[in-house]
Amino acid sequence: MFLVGNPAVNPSKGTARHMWRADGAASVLGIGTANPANCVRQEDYADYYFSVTKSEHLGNLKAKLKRICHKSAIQKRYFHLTEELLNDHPELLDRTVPSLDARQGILASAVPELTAAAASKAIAEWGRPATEITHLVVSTFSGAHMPGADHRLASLLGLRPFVRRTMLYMHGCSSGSAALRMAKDIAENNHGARVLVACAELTLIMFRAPHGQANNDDELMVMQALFGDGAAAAVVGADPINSVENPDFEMISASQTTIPDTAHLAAGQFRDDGMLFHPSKELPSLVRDNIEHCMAGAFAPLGITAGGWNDLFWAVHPGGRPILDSVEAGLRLEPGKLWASRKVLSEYGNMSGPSVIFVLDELRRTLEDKDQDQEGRQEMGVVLGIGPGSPSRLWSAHWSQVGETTAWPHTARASSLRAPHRALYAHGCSSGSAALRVANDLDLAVNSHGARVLTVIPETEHPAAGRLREDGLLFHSWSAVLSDTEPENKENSNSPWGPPVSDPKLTQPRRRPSPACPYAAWAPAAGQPARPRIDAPTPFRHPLCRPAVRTPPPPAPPILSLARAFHPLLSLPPRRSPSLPRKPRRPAAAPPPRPCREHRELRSSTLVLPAELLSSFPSKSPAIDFSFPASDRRSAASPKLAGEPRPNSFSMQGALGFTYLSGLTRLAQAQVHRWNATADRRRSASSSPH
Ligand SMILES: CC(C)(COP(=O)(O)OP(=O)(O)OC[C@H]1O[C@@H](n2cnc3c(N)ncnc32)[C@H](O)[C@@H]1OP(=O)(O)O)[C@@H](O)C(=O)NCCC(=O)NCCSC(=O)/C=C/c1ccc(O)cc1
Repeated sequence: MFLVGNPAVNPSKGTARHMWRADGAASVLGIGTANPANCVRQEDYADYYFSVTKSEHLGNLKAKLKRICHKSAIQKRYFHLTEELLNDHPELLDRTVPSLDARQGILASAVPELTAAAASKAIAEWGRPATEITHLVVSTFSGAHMPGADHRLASLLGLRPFVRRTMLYMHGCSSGSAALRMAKDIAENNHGARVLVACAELTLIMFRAPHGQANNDDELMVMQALFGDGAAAAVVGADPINSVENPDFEMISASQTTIPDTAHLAAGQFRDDGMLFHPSKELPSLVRDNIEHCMAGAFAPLGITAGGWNDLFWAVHPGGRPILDSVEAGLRLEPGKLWASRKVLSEYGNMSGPSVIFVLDELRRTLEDKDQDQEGRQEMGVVLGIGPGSPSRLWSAHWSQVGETTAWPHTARASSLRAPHRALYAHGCSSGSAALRVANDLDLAVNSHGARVLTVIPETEHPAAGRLREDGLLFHSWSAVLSDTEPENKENSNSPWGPPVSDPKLTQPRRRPSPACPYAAWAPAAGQPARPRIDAPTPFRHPLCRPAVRTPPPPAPPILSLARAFHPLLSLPPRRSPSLPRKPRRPAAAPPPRPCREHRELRSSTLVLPAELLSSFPSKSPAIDFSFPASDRRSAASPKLAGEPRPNSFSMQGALGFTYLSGLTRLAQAQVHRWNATADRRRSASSSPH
């Protein structure tokens, strides 16, 4: 659900945002980690790998894997994959048949379950109930499902249905620090927010048997020797409650730096036999040659200059021994500065995103010990993620992320942000509203002076809608709901979302008549299953789709046009015709569509909420953004400043975006129904003659 306002008539935004922001910087309030049970010692790994892949005959390759394992500085690693699982899924080893489906099937439950194990530890340490988590940021490249691992995790942990979920996919080894960076922005921008960050990676997505030809298997041997399975979670929030919450690290500043023309150096891609990662031999030298420059740029606004690196503590992503050596050399760090990263690499291997949270977990124990000794305490430190560029095509192919830095002092506060990017996948039809919500939650325009947020939702960049399979995207039983057309029309379409809106088929009469109220189709009839099935093709119409026959276009504010251009399903006024003269301000409002009374809340709506309901909300509901109408602006903005009680009612205005593929939507919908019913009752009671 996302509310938009017209800045021409709702200029109170700045005051309201100021009220809703946290006072202090975000802190890490709890950390938890988890690994699968199957542990393999690195010295045994080559024997184990060639035995389970039935490749014992490849003696030279096995000798190479032994050499690489020996040089990896890894002692042991944990794996979800076991011999039994491989026996049950022989396709995982057979390179002649696709295996993505099998991998996806296992990961659909394994990833959220391992993540839940880590997250429940983080929540227990945080000390407050899971229901008080307001935001969830989950990051993984181990599988791509819709709903994603975040949805299942929320259910496993018993989070509230209104928790704001965001999935980060394909951030590779920098995903842990990227998720923390996002959590910091959310926590600082939303008063009282408590963000659960959860990352998990299982090497099952990239495990495969050797080809048998040494040249083809070089990269495979490095992957097999390097990566391990793990999950890590952290609770992040600002303004900790003294008696309950115990912050470990305060997050001062977050930034991201990309090195141009390096997209090929740490690239990964989904294939029909799982994820393939290309670890370039140039990566260590790239890190060594660029790390100081990246750090200097990120830390200059904080007054930390090159040469002071040894005064900081370091949590560097343990990407591999040469990577850590390169960071050490590039920054001229004293030996031992990266001990925590080296320890995590040794104990677990490279777990990609979760690794950096494991490193923080190690570091904080030592910092606590040193605090007790009152010796050698370093006030400020750096979390450094090193990872691949964003998936090509979503962002310019010429840019690759190499550094992701976060500073973690215990005291000072500052803010800097440099061109960070986030890739959200598998949010399905709600991706437009999700991306806009993220931009709103992060409110970079407020958090970072001069920042401008680019929200990009290109349809063709969705690798996962329903589930990413060997044969492409699979919409599950939701297809009928998602499409504005009959299912068979979709088959002729090049786009996973069905034919474009301009398709002449859409202007022709539908084969079956729509119900009188187009929104009625969405509400399940009595005795019907809640989710319509594709094999029972009721003529569903996406409630937020614009009608096929368009009304004459009224002018729309630029922000709406922009949002609408990015998300064709967003219910916004139709596009301005280029032939119409542009009016400078206060465009005439488009007449809203008239859904029947029962379903009116499914469209843009203004709901007046009674004071009793409002008093049961947190100061900012995780489900709803309130925008104040101009008439209420003063009364809404002033009470907090004056210490007076909240106003009696808010108006919610704007388009409602629904997370169709989440069962939670129905709960949200039911809640809106209840609010409406209560409001109706109250209105009719107050208007009835005494
Ligand atoms: C343990 C290694 C593999 C070897 O140690 P070394 O000190 O370099 O030793 P050598 O130079 O003697 O190399 C040993 C052998 O390994 C081979 N090798 C050495 N790097 C290579 C090489 N990148 N290729 C292919 N053969 C090689 C090398 O050719 C040599 O082969 P041989 O002469 O036959 O023994 C070491 O190089 C190492 O840890 N490398 C991995 C570093 C690395 O790229 N880490 C990833 C960091 S970034 C990250 O984590 C991103 C994750 C990600 C995840 C998912 C995604 O989708 C996207 C991204």
